[in-house]
Amino acid sequence: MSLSIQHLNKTYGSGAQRRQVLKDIDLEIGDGEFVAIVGRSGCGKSTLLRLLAGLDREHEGRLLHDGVPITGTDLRRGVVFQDHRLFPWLTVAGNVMLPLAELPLPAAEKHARVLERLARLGLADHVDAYPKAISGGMAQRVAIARALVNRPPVLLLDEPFSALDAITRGRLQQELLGLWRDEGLTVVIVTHDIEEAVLLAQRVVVLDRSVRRIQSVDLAHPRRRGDPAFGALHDRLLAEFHDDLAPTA
Ligand SMILES: Nc1ncnc2c1ncn2[C@@H]1O[C@H](COP(=O)(O)OP(=O)(O)OP(=O)(O)O)[C@@H](O)[C@H]1O
Repeated sequence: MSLSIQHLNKTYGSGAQRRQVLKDIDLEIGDGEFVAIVGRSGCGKSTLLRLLAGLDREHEGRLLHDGVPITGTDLRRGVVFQDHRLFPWLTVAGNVMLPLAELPLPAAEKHARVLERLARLGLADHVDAYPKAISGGMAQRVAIARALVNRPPVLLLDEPFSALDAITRGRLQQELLGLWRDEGLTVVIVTHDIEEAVLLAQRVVVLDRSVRRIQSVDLAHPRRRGDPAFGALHDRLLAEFHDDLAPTA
């Protein structure tokens, strides 16, 4: 297994403010798998992703990457957020170079890796641009290039495309699929968009504090929204959300 989540519980706050956000989560994610996590706002999606990334270390239960406990961030897990989080004072290349800063590699090798990643993401002509001079879609490409510059086996994404227009989002979704396929990545994407989840993932996990449903998506790529099988899966998952609106005991 690439990522293993065992009996995971997560609470925020203490005393009267104590609030359980994740409850008894068990999930195994295989090498090279593409998993989407969906759920209504506030159901704990981002919390789960931050724990997998090692950005938050306070939890009960076990979180393993290749059998080793996750105790902090790691260059073997690239992370992309909804906002690109680029440093405005660094160029595109400078931003993508950052994760390599501490690595004992010759400068020429680092530079070559950065250029290769930027070329892969269609940014070869924007290497020396500053973030304010590029579009939101390009900035998100840079964020993906940065997350993948060290060739991590795992890519974690939290609503990476939700701030983009529909056309740009569609392009980046296809590029993500291409990267997953070509590089054998294990991908975990958090999204509130069921259509995006069905379009991309092999398994869709519906989260509602605990795992409510795990839906396999056995449709070949390229998937088409107009395909009846696509629509049926989409509607089945959507029904879980409607149930979420009902008061829980
Ligand atoms: N640092 C924090 N301290 C206290 N509560 C928090 C913290 N971070 C998140 N929460 C709360 O935990 C719950 C889950 O938050 P989380 O961001 O994981 O949900 P989400 O499913 O990603 O939501 P959204 O889709 O709106 O981003 C929410 O009620 C949120 O207010």
